[in-house]
Amino acid sequence: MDTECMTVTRFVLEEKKRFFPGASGDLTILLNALLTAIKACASAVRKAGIAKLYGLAGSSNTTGDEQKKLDVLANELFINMLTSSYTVHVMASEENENYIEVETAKQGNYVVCFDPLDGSSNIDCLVTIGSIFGVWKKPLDSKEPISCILQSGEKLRCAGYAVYGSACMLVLATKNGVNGFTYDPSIGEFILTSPSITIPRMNEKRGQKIYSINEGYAKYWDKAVTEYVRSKKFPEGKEKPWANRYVGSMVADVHRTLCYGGVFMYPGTKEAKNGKIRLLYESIPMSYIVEMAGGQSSNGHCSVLKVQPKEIHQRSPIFLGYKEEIEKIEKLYEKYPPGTWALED
Ligand SMILES: O=P(O)(O)OC[C@H]1O[C@](O)(COP(=O)(O)O)[C@@H](O)[C@@H]1O
Repeated sequence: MDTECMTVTRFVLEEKKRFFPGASGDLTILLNALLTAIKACASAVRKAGIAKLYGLAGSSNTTGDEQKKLDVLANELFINMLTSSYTVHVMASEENENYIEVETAKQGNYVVCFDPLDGSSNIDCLVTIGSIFGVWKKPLDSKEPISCILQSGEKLRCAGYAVYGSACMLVLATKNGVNGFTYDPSIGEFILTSPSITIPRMNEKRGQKIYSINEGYAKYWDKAVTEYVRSKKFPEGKEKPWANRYVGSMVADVHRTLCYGGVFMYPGTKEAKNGKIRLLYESIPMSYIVEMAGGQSSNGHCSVLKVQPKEIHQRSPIFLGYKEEIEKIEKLYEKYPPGTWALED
């Protein structure tokens, strides 16, 4: 047994002492509330078959997705744990049309946007799924709750995701770095197992050549994405083709990209100009994590962290991974502006 037991709470408390000695400790309390929701989700995912938690809940969310029973359960867990932490002012969830304002008596100074269960289409077939969150501070000058929610990624205080896969891991990013904590259900704690995660460099031994995109939409891609993917499948000269990996759960595809390197892409298409991935509680937190780990994010033109959100559920094209590859994609968008479809009518 590792008696060091660097739990998330201990890690965040030490980080607070080192970097934010004057801080109130509310962020630690908030993260603990998120951890409780994530532990409950991990347990529900593990026993979903036995607990009859597979299948549809019979309702749809704002973006028209049919809600799975686990979507609804995870959403309630996140909202209840965050509300009862007394640290949150307002929150936004993929599963709720509007923002969720905490009752005055329980309000705190933080803002949380989250996707309680990412990769819902993979729940019933036991493929890795996850939860994603971003934490901002309530702007001092903000009057309206919506202005607290619609903040850019550059203002994030921390972001993270939980992977519910062969193991359950929490990956937490702050401006001081990215760390991975594996859940040990026997003691009910997340233990630091991957300190200071950095995305491999492409020319590094552990840097793999992997591109990740749903090629089922190739017919609707623009010229920039078509040319980029073709360059990975049919590289010039002696360069070997890149491997293609796509799980269809963003958390799983991004976690692999963080561990092995490569590029994850969910571009806009002829059918869906801004793609599918939601900016506020999917793209921005994941972009923050990848950039804090030394990778790069882009919407095709700039870092996703620079994009000012306009609506809670707005979608955005997203490209994440090796800096040099993201630069290549942005160059292709200079050559072929968005809307230059590969296959014209
Ligand atoms: O099936 P597609 O179109 O490739 O979409 C897969 C993408 O959709 C998502 O499942 C969207 O997330 P939700 O499951 O939270 O709605 C991502 O996790 C994933 O990257």
